[in-house]
Amino acid sequence: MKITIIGSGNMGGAIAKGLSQGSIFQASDITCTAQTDETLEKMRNINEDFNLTHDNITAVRESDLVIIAVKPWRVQSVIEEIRPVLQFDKQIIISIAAGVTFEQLNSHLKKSIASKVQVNPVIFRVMPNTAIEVKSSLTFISACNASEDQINLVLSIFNELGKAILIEERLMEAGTALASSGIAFALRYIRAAIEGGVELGFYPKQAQEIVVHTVKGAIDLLLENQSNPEAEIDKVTTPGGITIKGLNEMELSGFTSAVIRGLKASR
Ligand SMILES: NC(=O)C1=CN([C@@H]2O[C@H](COP(=O)(O)OP(=O)(O)OC[C@H]3O[C@@H](n4cnc5c(N)ncnc54)[C@H](OP(=O)(O)O)[C@@H]3O)[C@@H](O)[C@H]2O)C=CC1
Ligand SMILES: O=C(O)[C@@H]1CCC=N1
Repeated sequence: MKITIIGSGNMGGAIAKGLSQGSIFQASDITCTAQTDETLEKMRNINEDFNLTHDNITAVRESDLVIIAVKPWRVQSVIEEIRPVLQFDKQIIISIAAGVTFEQLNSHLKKSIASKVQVNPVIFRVMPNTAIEVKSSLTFISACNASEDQINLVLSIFNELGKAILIEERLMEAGTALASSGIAFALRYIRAAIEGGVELGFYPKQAQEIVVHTVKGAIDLLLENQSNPEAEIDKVTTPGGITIKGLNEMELSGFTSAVIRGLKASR
């Protein structure tokens, strides 16, 4: 099975790297495209067996799966470029572009190709986060015109890069805010805690080590105990103790409300 990734930037490059280390594709099954030589050189340094080209059309021609991983405003022009060689009856088209809907993808794909309009393209919207670079992405997947086997294939591809969850398209924007932008939100908490740690007397490097391991401990508790955050918080908050004082002060400054407002603004 061959796969082409159009756009080998942060996300496309990380997907190619992760897949080359997995069980479904060899590096030689993966073709990566980009605009610049620098980006293709970066990919060559990751794995010299990748097929690397600036030519999207040739790259798409021989592929079973095509991942479109360019910025959202470039999706239409890329589709217009590759449309003449796409084979809707054989190929799976995957877009990772945030906010680009199935309706828009279908309209770009089907535009002015009368003979192909008979066959509906199999399209997936896939929404990873940057932790895909370390194979720890929470990735949402929505399917359009796909069979169960095709859905299982795409799920298994992205399960090699973390955890993939199938959702209805109507939840894609919410999922993007919660999990893709969510990486930035989690990191902003970590940064804030590090700054607080420095104010409390730790050197920045030490504060970062402490905060990162503390957050990892919180996550391990939730994952291993399969528990609810509030149940784990209850174990920390001694009545009349220091933790509840800290939590209440954070809430007075609008912590929970700030997170919810941020998530809603990100949709
Ligand atoms: N960053 C994130 O956290 C997330 C991003 N996404 C989505 O992923 C997509 C890519 O984002 P990201 O990886 O961050 O962006 P980048 O800018 O890092 O990567 C885009 C890549 O596209 C390449 N490119 C641009 N035009 C073309 C073209 N015509 N043909 C071939 N390649 C081209 C660029 O090449 P060159 O480097 O040579 O200029 C670049 O490598 C976006 O649509 C975004 O919405 C989804 C979830 C999370
Ligand atoms: O900020 C953005 O628009 C992209 C999509 C989700 C993460 N980054």
